[in-house]
Amino acid sequence: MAAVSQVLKRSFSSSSPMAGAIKNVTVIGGGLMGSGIAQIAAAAGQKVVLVETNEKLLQGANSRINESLKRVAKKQFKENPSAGESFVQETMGRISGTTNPSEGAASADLIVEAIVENMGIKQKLFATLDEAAPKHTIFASNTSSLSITEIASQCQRKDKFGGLHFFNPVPVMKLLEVVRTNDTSDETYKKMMEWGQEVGKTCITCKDTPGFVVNRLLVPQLAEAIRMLERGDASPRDIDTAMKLGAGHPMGPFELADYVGHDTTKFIIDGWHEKMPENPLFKPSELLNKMVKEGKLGVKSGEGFYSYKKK
Ligand SMILES: CCCCCCCC(=O)CC(=O)SCCNC(=O)CCNC(=O)[C@H](O)C(C)(C)COP(=O)(O)OP(=O)(O)OC[C@H]1O[C@@H](n2cnc3c(N)ncnc32)[C@H](O)[C@@H]1OP(=O)(O)O
Ligand SMILES: NC(=O)C1=CN([C@@H]2O[C@H](COP(=O)(O)OP(=O)(O)OC[C@H]3O[C@@H](n4cnc5c(N)ncnc54)[C@H](O)[C@@H]3O)[C@@H](O)[C@H]2O)C=CC1
Repeated sequence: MAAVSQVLKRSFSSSSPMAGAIKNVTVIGGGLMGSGIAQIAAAAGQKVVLVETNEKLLQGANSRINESLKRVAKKQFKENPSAGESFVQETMGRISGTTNPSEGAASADLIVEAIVENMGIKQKLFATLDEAAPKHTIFASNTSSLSITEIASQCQRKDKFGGLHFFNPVPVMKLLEVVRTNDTSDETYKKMMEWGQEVGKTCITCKDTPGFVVNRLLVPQLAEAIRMLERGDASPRDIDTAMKLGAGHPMGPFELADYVGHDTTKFIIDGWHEKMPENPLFKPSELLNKMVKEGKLGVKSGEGFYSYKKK
């Protein structure tokens, strides 16, 4: 990963006008989602600065991106492996890393945040970035479930703030939800839509409502699948088979829940239940709570509804 100072050597003006395409992207958080977002932006020819909390995590993100790019190259350059290698190297060469968010923000046209799903931590981060980033920089959150308006509340630039909600795995999933708050300007919205298309996604427009479109439908479906299991209606395997073969889903609800992580799903259900206690769709599940308490978080912990432990 190139040093961030190399990237910062590019000339930029802290008062650049809004006009002009997004060329410099900063991604905050290099976990599952952030590394994917950094990857597709770099693959689309943009300069990317990735921000993590320490060097080890930056290296981890770097390896994840490298591995994923190799999978993409294997497919896209089937007939020409050396062109595939160049594609991987050139894409990696457009990504630099830093552990300092303010430094990372200094040359950004767009900042996409993909850190832990916690309102206070996201608000604090954006307040810092608001001080450090050029005036023209657009801020976006990849939150799964939180209000974009609330995340933006500590920032001055509410007109340049929106949601860019990607799907896991980012390099494969074709959708991008572009979220407008009541404060997002037409120009910011337009730039977010254009950028989404540039990084190869099909964009839809969403209002700043809980779960936007996909998660508002997906989370209740998962919660109902868990209630079916709790009632003893059918096994996870049979429910998954049913939804794959009967409804054409690539994964059944239990496979998908294991893939996403039960801590994330519990966090979403609990948060929405707190906001909408009268809505039975978001009633917390005892089974989910128990699994999270026992550390059965899905694929990432080696056990969820299924076992992923290496035999
Ligand atoms: C649950 C409710 C709670 C919601 C919580 C919040 C979460 C959110 O906010 C929003 C979300 O992201 S929701 C989750 C959305 N994702 C899904 O629904 C994934 C569903 N699964 C799939 O599409 C495939 O099983 C999948 C693509 C994953 C894997 O496909 P396969 O089973 O066929 O496995 P592979 O053969 O390994 O992969 C298929 C092709 O994709 C390529 N690929 C996979 N992962 C990749 C990666 N990370 N980077 C680059 N390429 C990748 C793989 O190479 C393969 O390509 P082909 O060889 O050409 O087929
Ligand atoms: N996991 C999923 O399927 C999806 C998650 N999301 C959302 O994306 C966001 C990130 O989720 P994941 O990538 O799954 O989480 P993750 O836990 O894999 O990655 C988060 C990363 O952010 C880093 N981080 C935390 N605080 C930071 C800070 N102040 N500065 C820089 N880095 C920081 C952590 O070290 C970690 O590597 C969350 O808001 C989540 O709701 C959105 C779509 C799908």
